[in-house]
Amino acid sequence: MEVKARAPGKIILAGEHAVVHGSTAVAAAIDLYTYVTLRLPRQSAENNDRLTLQLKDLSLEFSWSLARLKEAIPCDSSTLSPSTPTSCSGETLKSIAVLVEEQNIPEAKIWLSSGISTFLWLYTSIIGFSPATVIITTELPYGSGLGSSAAFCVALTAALIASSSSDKTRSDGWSSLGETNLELLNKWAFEGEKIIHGKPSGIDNTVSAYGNMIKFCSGEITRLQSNMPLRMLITNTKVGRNTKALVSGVSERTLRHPDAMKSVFNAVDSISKELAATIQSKDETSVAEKEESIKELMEMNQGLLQSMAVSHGSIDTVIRTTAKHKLTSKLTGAGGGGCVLTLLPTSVSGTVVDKVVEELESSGFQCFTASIGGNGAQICF
Ligand SMILES: Nc1ncnc2c1ncn2[C@@H]1O[C@H](COP(=O)(O)OP(=O)(O)O)[C@@H](O)[C@H]1O
Ligand SMILES: C[C@@](O)(CCOP(=O)(O)O)CC(=O)O
Ligand SMILES: [Mg+2]
Repeated sequence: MEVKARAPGKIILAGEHAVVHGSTAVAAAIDLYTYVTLRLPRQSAENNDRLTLQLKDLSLEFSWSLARLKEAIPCDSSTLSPSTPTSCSGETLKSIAVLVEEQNIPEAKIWLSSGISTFLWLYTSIIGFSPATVIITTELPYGSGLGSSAAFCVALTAALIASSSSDKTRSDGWSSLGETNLELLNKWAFEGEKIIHGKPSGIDNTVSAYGNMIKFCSGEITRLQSNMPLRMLITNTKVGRNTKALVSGVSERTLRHPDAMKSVFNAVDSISKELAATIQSKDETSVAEKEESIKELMEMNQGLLQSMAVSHGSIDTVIRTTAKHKLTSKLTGAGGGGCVLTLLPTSVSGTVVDKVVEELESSGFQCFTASIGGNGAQICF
């Protein structure tokens, strides 16, 4: 039996980091996906006593015997409950870390460890100790603010849930999951994100699972209907960073300066709410005026992200380069490098965009555009 699943990455238009502390944020799915193929062998097949994970883009393969997994991961089959997502305890995470270490991940790819731990946790929690080969490919850059961690958790969980569903009607193309399964999938993916992010807000897994554009605050989701064209240039600074470390840096600053940071988070909350209202507004305001307003909100949000100490010299370079052409940019995701968004107003000419891209790419950055607000998680049998 084979099932495929895919889940999109995202951009955060406003509110990253502050959303971890209860502020509102606005995010949208983008048309870059992580794909998971789950192959369950027949009982009689060879190799039906192993769990294998192939990361195709990186040409890496990890494999565990089921006996080794059962021995290391504390699990009582009577407590296996795929329909009630639970957190991975510190003790279980330690046992899983040993299983990951045994795979001797190349030093240059050691950042994958948390992803592989998450894989083992989600797999064994949702379908137990069954043999399988899981093949993963992605169109998203790893660790650059476009939510590769959430897309990975969502796509993997979608494939695992679909494989245990009773309805496996063969379909020609991608199909969405039903509401109940989406909710379950989102909860499991959040548990996975906890292993990678430490303290996630849940916005990344939610937008990856449901797609579209959403306003998100403390787990509450509002689907946004955009009433204006919204085009963003995405620039990957290629400066590597780790979301978990950046999120914990902001928490530490909050502990040191609780009152000041509360004001910062409140300001971000207002910015995200105003941004959501502007995007949705059906009043007489012209597109140019709305774009001007979004520009200012992005500028203010970037300033507040600076005050959380999550910007970076490479991000400043992108901001300065685009500002020369009267374009506004802000970091997206955890910052510290990673990706930057530049608003492309409808009035901006193709020649200006080409010039900006050329200048950014000559600084060693990589630019691309993506379609915003599309599909969430989908499966295919
Ligand atoms: N396709 C994948 N396969 C395995 N692990 C992945 C994959 N995508 C993401 N990850 C995990 O997520 C981490 C990156 O997540 P994070 O630091 O949150 O950045 P982002 O979510 O912005 O890409 C990687 O270091 C890896 O552990
Ligand atoms: C910084 C944060 O707001 C977004 C992180 O996104 P990413 O992992 O950098 O794509 C963290 C979170 O909301 O969990
Ligand atoms: Mg992430």
